[in-house]
Amino acid sequence: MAPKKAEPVKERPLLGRFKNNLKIGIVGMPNVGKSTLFNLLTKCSIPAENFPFCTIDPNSARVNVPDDRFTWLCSTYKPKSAVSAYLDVVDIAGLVRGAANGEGLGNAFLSHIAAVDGIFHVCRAFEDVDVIHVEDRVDPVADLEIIHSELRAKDRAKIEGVIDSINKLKSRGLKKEQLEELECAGRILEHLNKEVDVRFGDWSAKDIEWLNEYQLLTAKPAIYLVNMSENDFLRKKNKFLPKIHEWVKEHGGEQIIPFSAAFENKIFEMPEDEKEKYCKEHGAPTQLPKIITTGFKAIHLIYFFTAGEDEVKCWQIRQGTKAPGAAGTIHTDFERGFICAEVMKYDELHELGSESAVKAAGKYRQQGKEYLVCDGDIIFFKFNVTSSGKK
Ligand SMILES: Nc1ncnc2c1ncn2[C@@H]1O[C@H](COP(=O)(O)OP(=O)(O)OP(=O)(O)O)[C@@H](O)[C@H]1O
Ligand SMILES: [Mg+2]
Repeated sequence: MAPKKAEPVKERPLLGRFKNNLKIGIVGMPNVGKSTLFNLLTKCSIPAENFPFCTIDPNSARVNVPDDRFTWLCSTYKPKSAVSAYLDVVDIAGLVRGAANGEGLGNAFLSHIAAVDGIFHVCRAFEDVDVIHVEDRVDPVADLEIIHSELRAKDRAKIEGVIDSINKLKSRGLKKEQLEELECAGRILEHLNKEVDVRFGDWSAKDIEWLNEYQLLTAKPAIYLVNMSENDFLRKKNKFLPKIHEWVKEHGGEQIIPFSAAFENKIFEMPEDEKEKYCKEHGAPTQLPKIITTGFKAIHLIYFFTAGEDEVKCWQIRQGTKAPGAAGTIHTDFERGFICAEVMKYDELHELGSESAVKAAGKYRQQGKEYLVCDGDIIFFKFNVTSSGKK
C-alpha cells in the first residue's frame, strides 16, 4: 500500500498580539528596583528626534537593541543614516498583595500590564535596611508567588466575566460560535484554577484565537530579572538565587538574568576606559544588553535589514511574518504591489564580504509571497504600483 501522504504541519499561532510595535513592561513588588532599571535603560534609549511621530510618556522608553550584525553592516556600507532596532519598555508601578481586588491602586497597575506584550519580572534579592520592603522581609520567592497569584486572579475574573456574559444570553439560545467560546473559556478557567499560568497550557490554534482576544496577563511571556547587591553580583553568589531558580523551573522554566541595579548604576557613571577596567577586573560585564536582547526575543520580535549607501536600517516584525507583510512595514505600497523579496543571509554576506560576492556564489535568492522572513535577513523588495493604485 502506498504510504499515506503526510498532512502538512500547520504551525500553531503564537499567543499575543500580531503587531510590530510590541512593548515589554517592568513588573514587580514595590521597591525592588524597577524604576532604577528603567532609568538605566532610558540612558541607553534612542534620542526622540529619530522618532518624530512618537510621543513617549515618562514611563516609557525606546531602547536601542545592541547587535554586532548591525554594527558590521554599518561599517561595511558606511551609510548616511543608520537606524537600529528598538525595544519599547514601560515602567509599571509596584504591585502588592490584593492588587487584583484593587489594593494599592492594583487594578490600574494591572491594566498597565494588560497593555504590554511581555514582562520583565524584577525580583528583589538585595538586603538593605534603608530600602523598605512592603512585606517587611526580603523573600523573592514569596514575592514571586504574590505577583503570580495576583495576575492569575485578575485573569480568572476576566474569564468569569466572559462566561457570565455568554450565560446571560443562554435563554435566547446560543450560536455555535458562542457555545465554542463558552467551552473554551471553561477550560481556561479550569486551567487557572490549577494555579498554572495560561501561557503554559496546551492550547489549540482555535483556543489561541480566543486567548488573543482576551489578552490575559498570564499569557504574556516573562523574564525574571534578579536584582542583587553589587557585592553578590561580583562574587556571583546570592543566597536567594538557588531558590529562585528552583521556583522558576517549577513554573515554566523561563529565562532568569541575575543583575545588580546598584552595580549597573555605578559603572554607568564611570568614564568608558575606567568602566572597562573595572568590569574586566571583576569578570563581571554589564547585563543591560543581555536584558534588552532577551526581552526583544521573548515578545517574539525579529528584524530584517535593508542595507545600502544611503541607509542601513533594522525593520522589526513579529516572528512568523511573510515577505509581503515585512515589505508593508517599509511602505504599504511595497506590500500592495509586492513582486518578490531579494534576500541575502547575514552570515553569508559576512563570510563572503560583499553583495557581489554573494551574487557570484549564487546565494542571492529571490523569494515569493509565502517566504517567512528570518531574523537577520538582508532584503531588497521589488514591487510595482501604478499611479491609479492598481498593480
Ligand atoms: N541592587 C540594589 N542594591 C541596593 N539598592 C538597590 C538596588 N536596586 C535598587 N536599589 C534601591 O532600592 C530603592 C528602590 O528602587 P526603585 O525606586 O527602583 O524601586 P521600584 O521597584 O521602582 O519601586 P516602586 O514600586 O515603588 O516604583 C532605591 O533606593 C534604589 O536605589
Ligand atoms: Mg518605581
